[in-house]
Amino acid sequence: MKSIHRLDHLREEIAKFRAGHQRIALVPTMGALHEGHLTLVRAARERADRVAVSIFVNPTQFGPNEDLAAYPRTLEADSELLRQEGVDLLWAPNVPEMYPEGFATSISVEGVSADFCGASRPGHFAGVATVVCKLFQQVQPDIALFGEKDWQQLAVIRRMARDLDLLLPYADAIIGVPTVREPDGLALSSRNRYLDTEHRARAAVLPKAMRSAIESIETGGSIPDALARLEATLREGGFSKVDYAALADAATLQRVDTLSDRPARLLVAAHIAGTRLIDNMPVNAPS
Ligand SMILES: Nc1ncnc2c1ncn2[C@@H]1O[C@H](COP(=O)(O)OP(=O)(O)OP(=O)(O)O)[C@@H](O)[C@H]1O
Ligand SMILES: CC(C)(CO)[C@@H](O)C(=O)[O-]
Ligand code: BAL
Repeated sequence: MKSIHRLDHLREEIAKFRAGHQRIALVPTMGALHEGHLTLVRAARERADRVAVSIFVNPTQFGPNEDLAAYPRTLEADSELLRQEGVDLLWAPNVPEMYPEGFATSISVEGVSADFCGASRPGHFAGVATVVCKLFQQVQPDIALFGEKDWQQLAVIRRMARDLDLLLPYADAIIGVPTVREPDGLALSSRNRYLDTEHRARAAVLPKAMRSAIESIETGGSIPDALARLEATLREGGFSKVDYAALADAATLQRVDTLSDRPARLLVAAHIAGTRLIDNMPVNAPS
C-alpha cells in the first residue's frame, strides 16, 4: 500500500492507475478505523480494481464547540489495518495541503442539508460537501462508498454529485453501505470510544428504543406518540439531550408525519456523557 501525503504524489499514482485502465474506488474517512470502515473497504474491493482510502479529519465540518481537537487520530494503526485489507492507496493529506492559504470556496447543498444534523451542526454539511468534492477531484474515482450510518450525509453527497455532475453516472457511483452494529445493536462509530464502560453499555438503549418505536409505527401506532416515547426512553436511559428524533422521507430528508409508499427513515441524534451519537433505520408503511 502506498501512503501519500502530498497532492503531486497522489496525481502520479492516480495517473498510473488510469494508464492501466483500472477502475478506482474511493472510501473517504476521518480515520480511527473500525469494522464499519473496513466493511466499506471490502465493498469497494468487490467493485473496483484499485481501492483508495482517504483519512482526513476535516476541520471545516466541525463547529467551534465540537470535538475537532479531541477527535481520535490513530494514523499508524489505521495504516496497518488498511494494509491488511489489501488497500492500494492511502491518501492522508495535512490541513494546509487541503486548505491552502486564502482558501475561500464552500459548497452549500440546499434542502437536504437543512434539517437534522444540518440544523444542530450549522455549517457541518457545507464542510462535508466541500471536502468530499475536493477528494473526488483529487482521487478521480469511478465509485465512492459511504456508510448509511451517516444517512443525511449520504443524501447530501448524492445530491451534490448529481447537481455538479461528479462521478457520472452518479446514481451508480455513490454507493451506500448498510450500518455495521455491535452485538447489542449500537452502530459502530469512532466516537463510541469517548464512552466509558458504563455509558457505552447504556448507549445500547438508542437502537433498542428506535426498534421499538418502529415496531409501534409499522403496526399502525401514532407517529407523534412513538417519537415522544422514544425521546422519553432515551432520557430515562441516560441520554441528556436529544437533538432530534424524527421520521423523514428517506431521499429528500423532509419530515413526514404519515407513512406513504415512499421509503421513510427514523433519524436520531442524541448526547450521552458529552458524546453525540447518531443512528437511523428504515420504517415501512403498515401492511
Ligand atoms: N457503523 C458503520 N457502518 C457503516 N459505515 C460506517 C459506520 N460508521 C462509519 N461509517 C462510514 O464510514 C465513513 C467514514 O466515517 P467516519 O470516519 O466519520 O467514521 P465514524 O465512525 O462515522 O465517525 P464519527 O464518530 O465521526 O461519526 C462514512 O461514510 C461513515 O458513514
Ligand atoms: C465523508 C467524510 C470523510 C468527509 O470528511 C466524513 O464526513 C465522514 O467520515 O463521514
Ligand atoms: N461521520 C460524520 C463525520 C462527523 O461527524 O463530522
